[in-house]
Amino acid sequence: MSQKVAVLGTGKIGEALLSGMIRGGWNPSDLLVTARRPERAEELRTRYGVTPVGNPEAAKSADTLILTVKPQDMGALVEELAPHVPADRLVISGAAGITTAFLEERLPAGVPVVRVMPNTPALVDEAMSVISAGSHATAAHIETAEQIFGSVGQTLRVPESQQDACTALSGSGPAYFYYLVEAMTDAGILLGLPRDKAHDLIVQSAIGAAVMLRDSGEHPVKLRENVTSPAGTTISAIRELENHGVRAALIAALEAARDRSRELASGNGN
Ligand SMILES: NC(=O)C1=CN([C@@H]2O[C@H](COP(=O)(O)OP(=O)(O)OC[C@H]3O[C@@H](n4cnc5c(N)ncnc54)[C@H](O)[C@@H]3O)[C@@H](O)[C@H]2O)C=CC1
Ligand SMILES: O=C(O)[C@@H]1CCC=N1
Repeated sequence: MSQKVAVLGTGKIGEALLSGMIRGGWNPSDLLVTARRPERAEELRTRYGVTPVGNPEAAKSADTLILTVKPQDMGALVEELAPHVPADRLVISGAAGITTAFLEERLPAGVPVVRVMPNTPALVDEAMSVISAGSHATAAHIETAEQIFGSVGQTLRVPESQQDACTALSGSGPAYFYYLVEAMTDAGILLGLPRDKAHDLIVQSAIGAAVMLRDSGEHPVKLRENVTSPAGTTISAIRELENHGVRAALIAALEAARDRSRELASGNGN
């Protein structure tokens, strides 16, 4: 019998995962979704051929439950689910900050929980998903999570103590690159280029740099040095980046994201 998977709270990240699972060969008839608004549920049914259900029904009939609500909504969702979750259900949380202990305390005793931090490039099968086992999760449960999230990109197992740091790096990571592209496009405007051309130049440079980072086997420092000609243009830009403390700003930014993930662990967002 095929395994049924339910995505509960199918918003941006839930839909990115769902669409990737279908591209990766999952049968839509094995996929259940839950949403707060009926119009959203219908939209998902029309778009993907998946079956919208209520949260309790998802808990009863799917083998694996993937919770993709906001951390602040996790307490209410788990309270609604708990009476309906049999002990052999695998529960996967994709929420920032929420610990496996938070879920284990609220679910029936012994329910296996796996914590995953994906990212939005799941939409183009280039996600980075970081996976940690809760105290009742076995190797088979981790493999199930890897199979699901592996259909939308790369996966990496880490100890749960590293999840908040990984959330800061890869969970939020795409946003930092979009922010850089936005800022560099503004620089292109300042330098007199039309916005669309500036955008295209920066995006293709980002793609080229990303592929070289992934495929060249070279350290990023070496790749940067290769661009930085003596007395040339690049070093003039690098000096300004250093003068403006961009490296320190990035370190502080990711530390703030890590700290916010820790704060979200309470599930109330305060
Ligand atoms: N957006 C991102 O890049 C990433 C988000 N995440 C995590 O994914 C989770 C969701 O984030 P987004 O998709 O950005 O938010 P979102 O707001 O787009 O999606 C959450 C969805 O859950 C629904 N929802 C809330 N309570 C519900 C309930 N009781 N029953 C059914 N549906 C319910 C909401 O209506 C909404 O559609 C968060 O916990 C976040 O930390 C993780 C990695 C990346
Ligand atoms: O901003 C957030 O809280 C979520 C978690 C990682 C990416 N987006």
